[in-house]
Amino acid sequence: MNIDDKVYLASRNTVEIVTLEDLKKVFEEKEHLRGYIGFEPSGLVHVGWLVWMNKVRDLLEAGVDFYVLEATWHAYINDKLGGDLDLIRKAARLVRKVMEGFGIDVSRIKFVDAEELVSDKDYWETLIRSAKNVSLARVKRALTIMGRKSDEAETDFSKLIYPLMQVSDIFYLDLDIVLGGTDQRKAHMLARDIAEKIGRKKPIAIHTPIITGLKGPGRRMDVVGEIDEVYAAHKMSKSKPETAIFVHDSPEEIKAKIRKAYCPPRKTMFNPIIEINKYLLFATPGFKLYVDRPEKYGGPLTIESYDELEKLYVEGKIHPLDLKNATAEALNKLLAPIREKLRRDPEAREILETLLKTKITR
Ligand SMILES: Nc1ncnc2c1ncn2[C@@H]1O[C@H](COP(=O)(O)OP(=O)(O)OP(=O)(O)O)[C@@H](O)[C@H]1O
Ligand SMILES: N[C@@H](Cc1ccc(O)cc1)C(=O)O
Repeated sequence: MNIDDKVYLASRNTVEIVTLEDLKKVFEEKEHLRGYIGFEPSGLVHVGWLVWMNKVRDLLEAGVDFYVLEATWHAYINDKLGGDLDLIRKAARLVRKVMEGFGIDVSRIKFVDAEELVSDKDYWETLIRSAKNVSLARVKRALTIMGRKSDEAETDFSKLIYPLMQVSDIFYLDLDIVLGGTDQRKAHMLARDIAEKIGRKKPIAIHTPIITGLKGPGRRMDVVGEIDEVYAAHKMSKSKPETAIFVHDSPEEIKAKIRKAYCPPRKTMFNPIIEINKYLLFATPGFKLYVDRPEKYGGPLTIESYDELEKLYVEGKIHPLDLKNATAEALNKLLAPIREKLRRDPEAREILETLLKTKITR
């Protein structure tokens, strides 16, 4: 595959690449790049995660050696699943199954867990050297990467270690490319700055879009701050189940959730239904949205591209209810293979049942 094709795959459907020039350069210089994403295995998987999973697929296709970090200790620090590490490990297995069901060749991914990393003394050397080169204020500001506000570390010091662990994960795995949703930006910028100071590889950051929670931004629209902070505040999130469509939800549940969702007429910003179309459905090559509406409301319609959908919606030519019905139908088709995998795979079924019985804490 030529360099332009690799760069195209790595950068399509992203919000930003820091920096695109660096990305081109490393693809030119190296045959095999090392990339990763980390996640806190803390429960169920929602459709927002499929956005980064699509990018993992792209990066594998572009020949990147890809690591997925199951951030078990990070989930423990972040009070996930009541701090039960056994359950946290189980939750990590579920993500692997979902990736498989989503058609990603998991045999080409190296799965590593945080317990493996922290058992090496070199990891701690990296963490302490990183800590030597950052201020407390900067670490506190980075707590948005774990869905927290700066003051939430006041009564639990471990939370201040987390951002530096994420930076150390990056150096320890010797990565060229770090992937995450836009809410992970502060960790990646921290890693880039510290890398220069301690002579480590400066990672290229790829940020994928964030899908807003089903309730919309609500009063959290008031959040002022940098764009990653705004996204972090109102994203679809598994620790707020009422904001999320889970990949295991039944077609009926999905229909009902979408029907109730925030979807203001003519508005596309922070509109989760529009975003599901933009970042997931139309991100699938060849996708077309079929709107099956009665003649008296304009008759059936096939929308060929996201731009076309946006134009029609902003002009008020598609009613939110018609958009919702069409989106539910299309999303159900996209999720069908994952649902099937979770139903047929005995291990996946067992984990899902356990997690569904567990209170998702944070
Ligand atoms: N709503 C979303 N849309 C797109 N990507 C998302 C969304 N939520 C999380 N991600 C991405 O998924 C990865 C894992 O994020 P994270 O574990 O914080 O998810 P979460 O569902 O918000 O979980 P939690 O509620 O436990 O914080 C990150 O790279 C993050 O940017
Ligand atoms: N901070 C990430 C999880 C993560 C943890 C460690 C990492 O190295 C990378 C990502 C999240 O909230 O989803």
